[in-house]
Amino acid sequence: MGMIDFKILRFSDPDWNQKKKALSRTYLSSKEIEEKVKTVLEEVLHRGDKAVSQYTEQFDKQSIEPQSFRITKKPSAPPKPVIDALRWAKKNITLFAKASKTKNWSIRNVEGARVGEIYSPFQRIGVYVPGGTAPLVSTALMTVCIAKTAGVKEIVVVSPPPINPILHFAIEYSGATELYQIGGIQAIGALAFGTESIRKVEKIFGPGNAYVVEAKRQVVGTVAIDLLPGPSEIAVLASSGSNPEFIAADLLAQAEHGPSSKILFVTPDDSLLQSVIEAINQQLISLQRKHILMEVLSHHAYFVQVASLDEGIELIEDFAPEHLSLQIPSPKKFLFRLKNCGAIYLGPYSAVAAGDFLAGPSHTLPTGGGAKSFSGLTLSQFYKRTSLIEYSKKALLKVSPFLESFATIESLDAHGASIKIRRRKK
Ligand SMILES: NC(=O)c1ccc[n+]([C@@H]2O[C@H](COP(=O)([O-])OP(=O)(O)OC[C@H]3O[C@@H](n4cnc5c(N)ncnc54)[C@H](O)[C@@H]3O)[C@@H](O)[C@H]2O)c1
Ligand SMILES: [Zn+2]
Repeated sequence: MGMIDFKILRFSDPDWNQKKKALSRTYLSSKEIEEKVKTVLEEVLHRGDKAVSQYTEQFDKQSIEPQSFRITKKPSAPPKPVIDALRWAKKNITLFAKASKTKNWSIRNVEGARVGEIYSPFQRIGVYVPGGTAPLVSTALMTVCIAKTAGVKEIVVVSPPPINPILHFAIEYSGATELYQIGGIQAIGALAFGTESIRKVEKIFGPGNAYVVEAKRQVVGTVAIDLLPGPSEIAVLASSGSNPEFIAADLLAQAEHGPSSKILFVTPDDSLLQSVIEAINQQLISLQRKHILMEVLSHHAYFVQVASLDEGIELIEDFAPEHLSLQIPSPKKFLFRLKNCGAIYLGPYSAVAAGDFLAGPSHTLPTGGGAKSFSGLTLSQFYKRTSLIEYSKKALLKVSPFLESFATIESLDAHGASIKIRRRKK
């Protein structure tokens, strides 16, 4: 193949510090997308179903009447090997979700009052399952199964039309209670504001392209959202002796998600860097999504030779990847320094694809540098938390001088009176 102009950066380059800085990322939406999203959301808010229908025609090239948004027909069962794979994934995802469950708790505070927290699942949530370039059955499992495990009653899934039959099956199999064949900005608008045919939800979950992610960002406040999971990406940090073919394969695997995916390879070993590039050229020949891979490899792929593993770790922390594959001896020793990664894969056999499809943790992860502030999707995000406070007379009396002092300082005499009235009660 050889026509790709790979971006190779080295610590020995004269403008190395500049180049290194360019790999440090900050999430910022584009003006153009921002304005388009705003217009579409306003239309959905004011014109409801009619606007959703119109934009589905415009962006998805599908003519669907509002009464047909909802899919009520039962999906037909896919072949047994597919069901077996879905079942395996569902088991792992559910196991992981259950293990991460936060329990209601309480303690006695200093004066002996009981304080604690209770968690209750959201009643009605929306899940966006992308559908643009591939039927992401794993995304259905990795969001909906967790909502189900949390005990969410109404799990509303939206996905762009036409919905692939196996995806349809996977969405139901995961536990969705309503399914609508709408996608993009208009689907996020419908979930956030509600329309004549779709009741609004309390929180929106799930990944999507740049339009979907920006739409989620703009509806925050009207609804809650999980995080901003955009185009998939990977960083691999490797030292001498690692398998270049495994590394090339993992880089290509995340690159094939879409033309905006990003890949980063970091190593102190120049000959490993060369062999990884060779292996990519080799493996590329037999892969199907060549146009996407070529786009990513030419524009969003960085091959970086660092002076040391330490420098490599700093660089990875600045990049804040969605997935990090650690191909170094004793990778666990380095974990305490890696805080900005959505998910970390340890050692040569932790193929990132295993985590994408079925390992257990949700593959819905922060991208575009978002991992500096956000974490991946977990069970806890399907709950609301309520704090509880319970005083006895004795406990209240103990702190009443302090309470009355606060009331005086903040000039809130009714607050003070509400304590005094209890203090005086015989
Ligand atoms: N980070 C994660 O955890 C994670 C997980 C799975 C998928 N993903 C990412 O999700 C993305 C899925 O993207 P996709 O495009 O395949 O599916 P998508 O469903 O997110 O986007 C398709 C929709 O976008 C809208 N759209 C397309 N072009 C538009 C335009 N020009 N103007 C307005 N709207 C437009 C259409 O309505 C269409 O239905 C990929 O980038 C993938 O990497 C991320
Ligand atoms: Zn992937």
